[in-house]
Amino acid sequence: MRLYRNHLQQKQEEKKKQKRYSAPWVDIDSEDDGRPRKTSVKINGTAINGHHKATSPSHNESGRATSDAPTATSSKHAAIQEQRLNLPITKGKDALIREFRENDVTVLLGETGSGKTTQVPQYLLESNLAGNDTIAVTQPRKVAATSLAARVAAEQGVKIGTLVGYSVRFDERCGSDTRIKYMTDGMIVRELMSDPLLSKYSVVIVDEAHERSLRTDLLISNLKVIQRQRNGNGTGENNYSKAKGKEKEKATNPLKIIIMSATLDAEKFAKFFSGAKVIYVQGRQHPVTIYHSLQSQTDYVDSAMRTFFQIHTDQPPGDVLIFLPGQEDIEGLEKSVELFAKQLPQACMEVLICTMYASQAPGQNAKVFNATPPNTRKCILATNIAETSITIPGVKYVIDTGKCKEKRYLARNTGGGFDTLMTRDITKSSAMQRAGRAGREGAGFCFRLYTEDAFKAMKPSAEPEILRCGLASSLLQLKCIDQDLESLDLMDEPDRDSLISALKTLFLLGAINQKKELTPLGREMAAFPLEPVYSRAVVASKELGCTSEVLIIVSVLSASSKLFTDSSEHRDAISESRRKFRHSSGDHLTILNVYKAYQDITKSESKSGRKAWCKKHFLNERALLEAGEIREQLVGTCQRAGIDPKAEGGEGKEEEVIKSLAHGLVANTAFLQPDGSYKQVMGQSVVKIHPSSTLSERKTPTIMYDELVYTNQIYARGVTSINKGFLAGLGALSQRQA
Ligand SMILES: Nc1ncnc2c1ncn2[C@@H]1O[C@H](COP(=O)(O)OP(=O)(O)OP(=O)(O)O)[C@@H](O)[C@H]1O
Repeated sequence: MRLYRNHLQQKQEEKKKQKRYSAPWVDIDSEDDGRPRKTSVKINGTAINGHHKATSPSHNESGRATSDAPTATSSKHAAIQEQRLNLPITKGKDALIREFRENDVTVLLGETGSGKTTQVPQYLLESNLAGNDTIAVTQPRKVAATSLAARVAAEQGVKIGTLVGYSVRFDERCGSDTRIKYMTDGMIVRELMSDPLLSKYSVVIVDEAHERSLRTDLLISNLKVIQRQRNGNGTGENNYSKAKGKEKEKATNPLKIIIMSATLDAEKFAKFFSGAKVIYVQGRQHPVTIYHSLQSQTDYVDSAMRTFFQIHTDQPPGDVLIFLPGQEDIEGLEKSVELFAKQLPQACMEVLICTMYASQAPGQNAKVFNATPPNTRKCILATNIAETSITIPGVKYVIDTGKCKEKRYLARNTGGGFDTLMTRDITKSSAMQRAGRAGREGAGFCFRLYTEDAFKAMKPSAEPEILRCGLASSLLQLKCIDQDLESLDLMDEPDRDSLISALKTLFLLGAINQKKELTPLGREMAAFPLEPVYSRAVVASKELGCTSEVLIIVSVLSASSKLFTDSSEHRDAISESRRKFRHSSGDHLTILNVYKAYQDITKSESKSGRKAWCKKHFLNERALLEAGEIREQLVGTCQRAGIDPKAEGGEGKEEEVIKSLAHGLVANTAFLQPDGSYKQVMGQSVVKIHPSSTLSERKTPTIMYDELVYTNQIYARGVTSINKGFLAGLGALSQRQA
């Protein structure tokens, strides 16, 4: 018995007998004949036909040395160049360069896959529009920044980290000769602290601006002011009037800003930049045929599985990319696909499952870019981290569940406030971006597990992050460059409650004073690429002489994957194996014990031995490896900040480590109530200790925690027992009364 309906076959039959049957999928794109569409570049409503004869990028127009290019052009390199020449944007290259030359700010809209992200920086370089400076291309996500840098380096025929590089949190591959730098928006905002005029960049390209991440909004706001300052057409006072002397002299080179996306509200951006030029790149290299389901699908995971196997058994080779809201759904679907794939007839191709989500180690996410083995179909299960910018070679089919997880900050009545992560329907913009991941190397197909009416009813785009996320970390960074969220010229003003909550957190940490001014402690904290609560802990560990231990703990907590693996099937075994690492005070020192045990193992065991040890103890080795790398970086920051990273409390000094952490987590504390629940010291919420905590079965009078998570109720995660007297000394109790 078939487990799934043959949608594609039914659709073809329906085409033949149009009025007699209703197709399960509705085709909204009539160009499903596999022929490429015509291309033209439309500038302010006028279509400009491409007369450009593209040249090989290794021979640049500026005559700059291209010693990085390979001496003998390999066939792979030639194929890449051929591919470049066929991109829709190529025909408009000359027109685009002209527009970039003439305009300080350009808003560039072009269909997904038209070539914006990979080609525009190269055009700027080749036409010498960047002078001797660097071109920054910002991305909202790490995986996009690293994979795009790799692609463009390959197109230029150079090694990554030379002419083309990237910079993401805890990882950088750039050199003094880097001219095209793909970076996360967070990294460039951080650079404002050391270089308020971003003087080493002559062009900043803000890509995927439609996502309106908090950092993108902060960057855009800053770019507007910086440009006025650098291009000399500004009037009146601005935040950069304080950039004096050498800094100002250094930054005499003018700045060009390019805002790019396939799906943004161009008018809003153009208006923000006082009438910036808007350019449309029309055309898509390959068509994507879109199908909507006829009925709404309540169980989207099951529907995704059925659609996958339908494609797998009926359709020509080509990898499948499935968009799901989060890690849990990904793991659930992974198991189902694995199970059913085993039952397929032998004649079927193999199924290779790859997963992609933010909390998975970068190396693991990068595996999706590996070539698909022969006679195999890759089934890629991803969250929206694969939604924009990236090209996953081999993907021909996209399955879109129409769901995503959205972070939302609850500031009201919650003391320090907390982030919630809820599953919700995606927006039209996301749906279009998701479909755009197919059809990048050839004709593609997108199966939407929602009806056409549901698509039409979707909101055009997501609410900007500045209106729904915690602001403490960004606010601290802004304070370091004499800026404030309240006085910045922003595209959208942040929510008042979130702003107050962020100010309260920073005040409590000692990062700002009562006049909301940055304190020396705040400046010290901002040097660390960490959440303020953890940078405060590191700074506190200096006095308490236990920086080594604190660095380990905050590194593990800052890693993108979880240290402890969880599985309801093996709950007893997990609990048993973790017993030996458990520290009576709670989760933070338990983490330290695990890390130290792993360090001991690495001295005696081979790679496979270490892997087996982690498996036996239900630990995620990727998290430990990543934490090791983060720790290395933090050691460097400590040395620059005059903090001895090796200072070790050692045995009997565990209390000092807890105290250091409590300096940071002071707002994340709660008292035991008679009914066994906990009441926040700084807010009104009643919370429970998360079942994964080592303290879940013990009632301790006062706790501090890393975060609150909201599922069916509010849980405190990453919990440690803390002395109430010490808490009072930190001022948390007086704050409660204030
Ligand atoms: N890593 C890669 N491997 C193979 N082809 C690639 C790769 N990266 C890009 N390409 C090719 O270059 C084309 C253009 O990619 P690019 O990212 O520049 O488009 P874009 O217009 O920025 O798309 P989007 O709006 O989706 O980010 C892709 O459609 C694909 O054909």
